[in-house]
Amino acid sequence: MTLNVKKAELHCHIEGAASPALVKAQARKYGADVSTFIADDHYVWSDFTEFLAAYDGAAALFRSEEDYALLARTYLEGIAAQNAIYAEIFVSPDHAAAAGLTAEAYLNGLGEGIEAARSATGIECRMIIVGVRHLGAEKVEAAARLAATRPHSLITGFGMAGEERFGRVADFTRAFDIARDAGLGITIHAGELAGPESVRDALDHVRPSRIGHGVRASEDPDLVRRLADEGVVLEVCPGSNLALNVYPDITSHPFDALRREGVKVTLSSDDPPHFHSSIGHEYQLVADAWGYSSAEMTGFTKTSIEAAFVDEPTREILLGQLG
Ligand SMILES: Nc1ncnc2[nH]cnc12
Ligand SMILES: [Zn+2]
Repeated sequence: MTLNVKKAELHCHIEGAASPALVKAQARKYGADVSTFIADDHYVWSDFTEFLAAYDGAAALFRSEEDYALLARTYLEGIAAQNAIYAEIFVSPDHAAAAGLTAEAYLNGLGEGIEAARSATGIECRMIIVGVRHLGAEKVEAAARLAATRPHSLITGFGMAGEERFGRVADFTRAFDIARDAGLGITIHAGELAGPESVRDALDHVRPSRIGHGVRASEDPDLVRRLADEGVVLEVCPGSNLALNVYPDITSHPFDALRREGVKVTLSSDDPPHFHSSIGHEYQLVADAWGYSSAEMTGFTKTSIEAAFVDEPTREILLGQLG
């Protein structure tokens, strides 16, 4: 049982954390129809493109500061009950804008939810602004410029999500330069659906300290060695990878092989209700597959906290909670 293991996740898209029940409640509030992407109490999609459409459909139903406060609070209190002590959420001002919400209202709402969850449970959370790759380099650069102004005190990182097979990483270098120059932590989705060349491009053009997923780097031994040598941390989301059919089952998943090669691996849920994942589920999944001890499981949490985009005093407090 891994319930007692203290946990942390570095990779969860806040719009992707909205449960079908919550989205249905939002749909009732705004008189909207969700039948194209929710049936009964589950999301309906059959490939990555349809998943992104379901994600966008859910996001469109969060339209006010209070909607986002409720979403952040619900997600964080849920994972605190699984013994999570820290989380980073990907926040997407482009999704807020598409729902008619200013970046200020969006981030303030999320910030209120984060503070409420912290008061109720003690969980710490920081926000990573993401640009959406398939919206193009100009939009991603605009997201980076916004992030660089530090529009909220809990914004500590910048990243890029969306369709990895769109464009070339080199097209987005300037966005990441802007964010890095502003002192933000850098992460990028790569090696989720696209192969090792996508991870290599990300390392060469973006110089991230962390990579979202990165699991397909496992197909290239030289690249695995490079990740280990450079200490790049992978935000591994095994349940997401299984749901999207990147691997047929957990025993085929490279999490343990990467760990044995010396790559720093961490565990996250990605978009929990879409992938039937959660931080608690991910810890249990890998523990069942590879028989890790509690100390090894706590080691994954330690790696997450060491790689977190958080101030040093808070990092020390979090590390102290691991005992
Ligand atoms: N798993 C994922 N990959 C890329 N972009 C995303 N946006 C939300 N979830 C995502
Ligand atoms: Zn992701």
